[in-house]
Amino acid sequence: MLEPRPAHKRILLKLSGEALMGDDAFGINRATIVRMVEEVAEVVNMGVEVAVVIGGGNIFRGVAGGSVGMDRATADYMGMLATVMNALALADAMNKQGLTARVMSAIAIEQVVEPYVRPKALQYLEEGKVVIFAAGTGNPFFTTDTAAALRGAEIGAELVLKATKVDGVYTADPKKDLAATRYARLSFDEAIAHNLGIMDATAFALCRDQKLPIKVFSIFKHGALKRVVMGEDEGTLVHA
Ligand SMILES: Nc1ncnc2c1ncn2[C@@H]1O[C@H](COP(=O)(O)OP(=O)(O)OP(=O)(O)O)[C@@H](O)[C@H]1O
Ligand SMILES: O=c1ccn([C@@H]2O[C@H](COP(=O)(O)O)[C@@H](O)[C@H]2O)c(=O)[nH]1
Repeated sequence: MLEPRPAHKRILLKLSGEALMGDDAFGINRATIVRMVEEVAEVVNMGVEVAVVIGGGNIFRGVAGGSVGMDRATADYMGMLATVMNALALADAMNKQGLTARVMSAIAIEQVVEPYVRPKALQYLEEGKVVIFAAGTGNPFFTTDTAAALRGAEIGAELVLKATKVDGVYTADPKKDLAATRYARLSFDEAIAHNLGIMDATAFALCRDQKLPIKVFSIFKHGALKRVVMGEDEGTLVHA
């Protein structure tokens, strides 16, 4: 009997920075990052080309710095540097798991990681390496969700996968509103019109314009990433 094949050849996986904390209050929980990497390895080993954007919420968010009186742009650069730390930890865990990972940064820190160069990223993906895009878009006032939409469009990903702490998009934040219900699917226009806080409107708008669908699912649910990649019913689809 023929093995079922993945529904997607190339994907952009947005991994939650905050989820990296696991049960800790801050930083990177080793067991959590190892578990995440095991899930990623499963789909890479199926032949899927995987690019990753990692968030920084487990370390620093610019909006938090801004709220206590810091210059917002400076705080955002700190947030971008936080994503570089996460990217390094993720690449290390991936390499230990037998994958070959390359970190590419949107801001120049060449002694630490190589700069983002699109043709090079495409080459790595074709070679079966995992490319981790660090430092978001490289610009303050954006988020790593927007970086995921941007890089996803640039590399010709078929789908952006937002792997986060909740299992899909809800009518309201399910952590604040227990009566919120989960969408199986919704359009970008609906997500923007209802101001759904799961992703920022810039990311939704970019994906809508590029006709790049997004799947939102839980990073904590074992096997969920593989099910999304296989085209099975999992999480919420946001579409054009
Ligand atoms: N309508 C909604 N549906 C689902 N989750 C929502 C909604 N509105 C707000 N949220 C919240 O959005 C959170 C996920 O987005 P957020 O950008 O905070 O995290 P992340 O992308 O997982 O983390 P990081 O920024 O660290 O990478 C969820 O944990 C949830 O509480
Ligand atoms: O393009 C970008 C991406 C991120 N930032 C800053 O980094 C932090 C962490 O990213 P999250 O998406 O919140 O995980 C973010 O709060 C911004 O401060 C940025 O400035 N530009």
